[in-house]
Amino acid sequence: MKFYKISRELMEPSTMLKAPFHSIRPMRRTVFNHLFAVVYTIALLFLLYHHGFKLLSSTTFPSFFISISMFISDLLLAFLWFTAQGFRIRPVTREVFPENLEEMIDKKDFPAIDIFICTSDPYKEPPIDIVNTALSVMAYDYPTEKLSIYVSDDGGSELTLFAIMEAAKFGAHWLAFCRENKVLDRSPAEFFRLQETKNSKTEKIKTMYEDMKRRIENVVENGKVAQYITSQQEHEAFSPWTKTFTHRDHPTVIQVLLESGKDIDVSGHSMPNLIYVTREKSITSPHHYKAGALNTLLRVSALMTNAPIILTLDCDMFSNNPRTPYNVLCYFMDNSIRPKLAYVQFPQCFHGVNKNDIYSSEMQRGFHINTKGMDGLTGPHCMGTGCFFMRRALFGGPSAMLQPEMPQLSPDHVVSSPIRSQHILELAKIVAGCNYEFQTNWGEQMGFRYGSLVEDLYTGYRLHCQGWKSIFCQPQRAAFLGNIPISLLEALNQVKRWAVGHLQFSFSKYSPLTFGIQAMGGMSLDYIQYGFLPLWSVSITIYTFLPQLTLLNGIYIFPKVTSPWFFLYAFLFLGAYAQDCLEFLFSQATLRRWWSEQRIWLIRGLTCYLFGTLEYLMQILGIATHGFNVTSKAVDDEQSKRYYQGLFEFGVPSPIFLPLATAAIISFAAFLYGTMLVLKGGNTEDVFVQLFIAGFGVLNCLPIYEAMIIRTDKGKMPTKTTITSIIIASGLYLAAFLMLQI
Ligand SMILES: O=c1ccn([C@@H]2O[C@H](COP(=O)(O)OP(=O)(O)O[C@H]3O[C@H](CO)[C@@H](O)[C@H](O)[C@H]3O)[C@@H](O)[C@H]2O)c(=O)[nH]1
Ligand SMILES: [Mn+2]
Repeated sequence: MKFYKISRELMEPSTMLKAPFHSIRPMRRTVFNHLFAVVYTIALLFLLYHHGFKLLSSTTFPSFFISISMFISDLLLAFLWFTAQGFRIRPVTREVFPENLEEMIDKKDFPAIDIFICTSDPYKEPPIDIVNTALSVMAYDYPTEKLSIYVSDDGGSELTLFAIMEAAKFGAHWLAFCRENKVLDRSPAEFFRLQETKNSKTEKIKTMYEDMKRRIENVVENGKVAQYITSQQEHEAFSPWTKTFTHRDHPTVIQVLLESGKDIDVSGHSMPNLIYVTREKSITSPHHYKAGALNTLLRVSALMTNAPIILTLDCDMFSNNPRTPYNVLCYFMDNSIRPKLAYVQFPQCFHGVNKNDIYSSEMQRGFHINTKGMDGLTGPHCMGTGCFFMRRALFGGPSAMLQPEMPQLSPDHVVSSPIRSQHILELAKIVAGCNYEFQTNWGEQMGFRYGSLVEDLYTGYRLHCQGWKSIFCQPQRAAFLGNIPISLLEALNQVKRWAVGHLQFSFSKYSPLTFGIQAMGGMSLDYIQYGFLPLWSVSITIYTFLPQLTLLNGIYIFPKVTSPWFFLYAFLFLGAYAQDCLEFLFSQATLRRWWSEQRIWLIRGLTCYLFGTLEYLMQILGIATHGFNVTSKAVDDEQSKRYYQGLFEFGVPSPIFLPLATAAIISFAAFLYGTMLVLKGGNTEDVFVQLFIAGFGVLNCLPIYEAMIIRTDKGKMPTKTTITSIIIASGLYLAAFLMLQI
C-alpha cells in the first residue's frame, strides 16, 4: 500500500494548455525534512526506551508517579510530533496566471458565482462590517450578471436587514465609482482608511459612506429601524418583525434587495443579485449553527441562481482584491483537474494585527505553513471563509452524485425563472424551514456536515475522504482580510470552541484515526494532528508543573548535564524548536512573531485546550451542552489602544486565566529557588534541566507578571484572579510536598 497518495493531476501544471493557468513547485526543504524526521524518530525511540527503563526501575509511589507522568507527557508529544510530519511530506507552492486565462477564455463563458456571507449577531458582529464585506464582493471585477450575494442572518435581526438595504442603495454609487476609478480596495471602509488622493468625487462618495455608516450605527444603538423607514415597500420588508419575533424563534424572511438585469447602478451598469435570508428558527429544532446556515443558503441559492461555484465568507472578511475570482478560475477552468476539485481555499489573513502578533492571530502555522504541506497531498483543509467550492462537491463523491430530495436543488438544475418570482420565493421559504432537513441527507452526506463546531475542517475532511481534492491559493496580495479578537479572553474562547469541535470530529464515527486512514492514507496524519490538538494540554500542563514542583521539593527528575541522556533531551527540544522557528522565518514571519506563536501555544495548552477538553467530556457525560459562541468583532477603543501597545488584555476575571496565573507563580518560585541552589554552590548538574524549564516558563510569562504586578490599566490581571492563583499555587506546592514525602 502506498503510504500517502499524491494526486498526479493536482501536482502537474496544466501541461495540456499552451499557456498554463497555474503551476506548482515542491519546496526545496523537503529532503532535509525527511532526513531530519528519520533522525528525530530514532531519538524519540531512545527517549521512550529511557522512560520505559525508568518506569520499571521505580520503586516508590512518588518516583512511579513522576516517571509515568513524564512518560505519558513525552509519549503524547511524540505522537503529535509524528502526526505533524504529515505536513512535511510534500509541501508545495503554487502560482496562477490569470492573464493566460483571460486570453484563452471568453468572459461570457465564465461560470456564475454565488457568494454566501454569514452573520449571526448584530452586536458582536457590527452590521457596518457586513456592509463592507458585501460591497467588497458585489464590486468584484467580474461580470455582474454572474454574481449573486446571499447574506445569511442567523441573528434574525431587522438591524442587519436594514444595513443590507443600505448597502444595496450605496452600492449603486460605490460599484460605479470603483469601476470608473479602477479602485483596488473595494471595501469602502478600507478604501477610505488608505485613501491618499483627495478630489471632489472621492469626497462626495466618502460623505455618502459616512452618512450610511451613521444611519446603520444609529439603528444598532437604538435597537430599532423605525426612524429611517419611509416607503411602503420598506415597511413591508420589516413587517415580519412582530412582537413574537425573537432571534431564536421566528419565521423565514427572504428579501431580494437587488436583482441583476433589473437594478442598475448610477452609471447604468447592471448590479449583482443581493438577497437577504434569515432562516426559520424554533427553540425546539436544532439549527446546526453556521453549517446549518450555509446549507439553507445552498438550497435557497439553488432555487434562485444555482451557480456552479460558491464562495463562503464570514461577515468580517472583506475582499482585498477584486480580481480574486480570476485566480480561482485558473483552477476551476482547467479541465484536467476540475472533475475532482472540490474547493480552492485562500489563507485567512487579517488586518489590524499588532507588531508582534501577541495572540498569534495570524495563525502562521495553521493557515500558511501546514496548509502548503497539505496542498502537496490531497489539499488544504477548509477554513470556512475565503473558500470557493464547486457546488457539485457538496452533493456526493466525484464519481457518484447524490441527488437531493427536490430536483430543483440539484447542481444540474437550470434556473429559468427570475429570482423575484412568487413561486421561487414560496419554495425558498419552504427549503429554509427549520424542519425541512428532517429525514434528508443534509448535514450527513450532503452539504456542509453537522456534528462538529469546526464545521469547516470537518466538511473539508469529509470531502477529502470521498475522494475530492482541494487547492491552496496564496497570491502575494491577500485575497481577503478579516478581523481578529483583541482581548486574550476572546482569543482563548475562540480556540476553546475549536478544541471542542476538534474533539467532536476526532471521536466521531468518521475519526481520522480510523475512517480517515482507510480513506486517504497518510494525508489523514494531518487531520489527526488537528483533531487531537487539545492533547497538547496534557503534556504542556505536566511540563509546566511537575519539573517546577519537584525542583521546589529538591527532587531531580531529569538526567544530569553530564549524562548522555541529557544530550538526547537537548537535541529533542532544540531540534523541534529550531525546525519550527526556521519554518516560520521561511514563511516570512519575524522572530518575535514566532516567539509569540510558541508562547500562545503554551498558553493554549494550559487554558483553552484544557477547558475545551473538559467541556467536551461534560458534553459526553450529558452534564452540559454548549453552542457556537460567536467571536466578538466589536472594538472597544481603550482595549484596542492597549492591544497596539502590545499589552495582554486580561481585565475581567475568568476561570480560564487561573491555570495561566498559577503556572506563572510556580515557574517563578521554582526559578528563584533553583537559582538560589546554584548560587549556593548546589549541584548544578542535577538542577540544570529543571531550572532551565522553569526559566523558560518565566521568560514566557513576562507579560503575565507585568499584568499581575506592574500594570494599573483596565486590562491588567484582575486582583481576584491573582489572589486565587496564589492560593492554588500554594495548595499545589503543599500537595506536592506531602505526596513526595511518602
Ligand atoms: O450559529 C451560528 C454561529 C456562527 N455563524 C457565523 O459563523 C462565522 C464564524 O464565526 P466566528 O465567531 O467568527 O468564528 P471564528 O472562530 O472566527 O471562525 C473560524 O472558525 C469557524 C468554525 O468554528 C469557521 O466557521 C469560520 O469560518 C472560521 O473563520 C461568523 O460569520 C458567524 O456569524 C453563523 O452563521 N451561525
Ligand atoms: Mn471569525
